[in-house]
Amino acid sequence: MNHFQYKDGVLCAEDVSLAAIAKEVGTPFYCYSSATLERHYKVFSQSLPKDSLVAFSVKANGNLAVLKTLAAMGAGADVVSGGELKKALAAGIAAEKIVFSGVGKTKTEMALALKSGIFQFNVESEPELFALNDVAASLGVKAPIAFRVNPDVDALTHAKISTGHSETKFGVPWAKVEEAYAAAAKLPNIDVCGIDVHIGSQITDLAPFAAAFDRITALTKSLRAAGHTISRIDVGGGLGVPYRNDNVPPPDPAAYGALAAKVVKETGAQMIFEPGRVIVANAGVLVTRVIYAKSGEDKNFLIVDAGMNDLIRPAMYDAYHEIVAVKAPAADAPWSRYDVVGPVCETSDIFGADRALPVLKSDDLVAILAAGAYGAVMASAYNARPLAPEVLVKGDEWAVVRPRMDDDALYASDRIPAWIG
Ligand SMILES: Cc1ncc(COP(=O)(O)O)c(C=O)c1O
Ligand SMILES: N[C@@H](CCCC[NH3+])C(=O)O
Repeated sequence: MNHFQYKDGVLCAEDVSLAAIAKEVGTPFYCYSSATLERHYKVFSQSLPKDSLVAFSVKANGNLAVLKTLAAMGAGADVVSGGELKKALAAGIAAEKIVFSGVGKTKTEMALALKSGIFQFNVESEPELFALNDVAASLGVKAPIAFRVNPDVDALTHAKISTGHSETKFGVPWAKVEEAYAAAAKLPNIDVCGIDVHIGSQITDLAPFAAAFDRITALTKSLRAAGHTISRIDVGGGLGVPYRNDNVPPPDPAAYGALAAKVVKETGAQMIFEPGRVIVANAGVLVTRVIYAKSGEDKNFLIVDAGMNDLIRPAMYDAYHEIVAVKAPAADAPWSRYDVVGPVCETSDIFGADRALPVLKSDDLVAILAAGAYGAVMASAYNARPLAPEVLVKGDEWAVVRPRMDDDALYASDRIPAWIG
């Protein structure tokens, strides 16, 4: 069920017109649907083995209202910085449902996480392991850990979001895993609990997951035989979503769940999942207004008021997002083909090339779909453009859940030293 539908000729989020929101908050803005968030969380978590921990990957969407919505459904959190940890806690996610991932945790971040009493650190290298042992010793506690291992599996996704093959910076290299566990077993302030793996993002073919899960199952058995306690298996996130309206079915959560069930059957371990995109991508849109419709020599351009600073996925990963008019076109409306571009001074500031859209003019609204994951969180203030606001809808109610950044905030924190003159 898609909660972004045309009603009375206008695109709505649940029961709220995106045009009505635009009128009040201005453009561009992100809009999320609570019903979609809840539905995706439910479908995903219900397909998993019982007693699994679903740790929503905060990097995909860190808005507190989104986190709180998921927390109310029982979600934990996967965090990659002290900032994300604070956000997860502030949204009411219990520390015992939080896992801390990332290749470069600082000692300050480790101390914060240890004091909070998080569930698990996913450790990515031996130097990190020793640093964590030191911090835990200084606090008189034991740090529960899993090693993130690099299974050298090709995730069959975009190279920039592939993390589980041997050339990437992520995880302990497969050949060094046993050495790492042996080192951990000797440390007094480290409590080895499990294994972690994450092979990449926007994975639409289940075969790479199957390959990685098989490798992890075999590794669990051999580590246990060597005397290590492996009671938890964290398989990260990565499940892809449909970005194109082309009727290609998305990966089936039930089939993914069946792969996980096989791991549990063979190991008896508790499983941890770190989904991001699959929960939030299709729960959000970016609404923007046409500034100018410009005819080039060979092309028509729609220059909109959102830019690559607001949604960087197309520029960064050549990502495809559907773009639709907020006002439903009349049956006899003329159509045209447009490059939909932002105002930022970069050639890559383009949301879609050669898109069929009803003929549009200045002030018309368009929505860029499936923008709920890695959208607002990756926004920047490039070109001195204030961050766009975020809005959450629930039924016929809506609220601004992050206000538009004030123009003055763009330079308020700059300092001009006296010696400049
Ligand atoms: C360690 C880790 N866990 C979870 C995720 C979430 O991934 P996704 O949004 O593809 O589910 C990521 C991002 O790729 C990640 O790096
Ligand atoms: N930011 C990426 C996903 C990266 C996931 C983080 N490991 C995207 O927008 O597709």
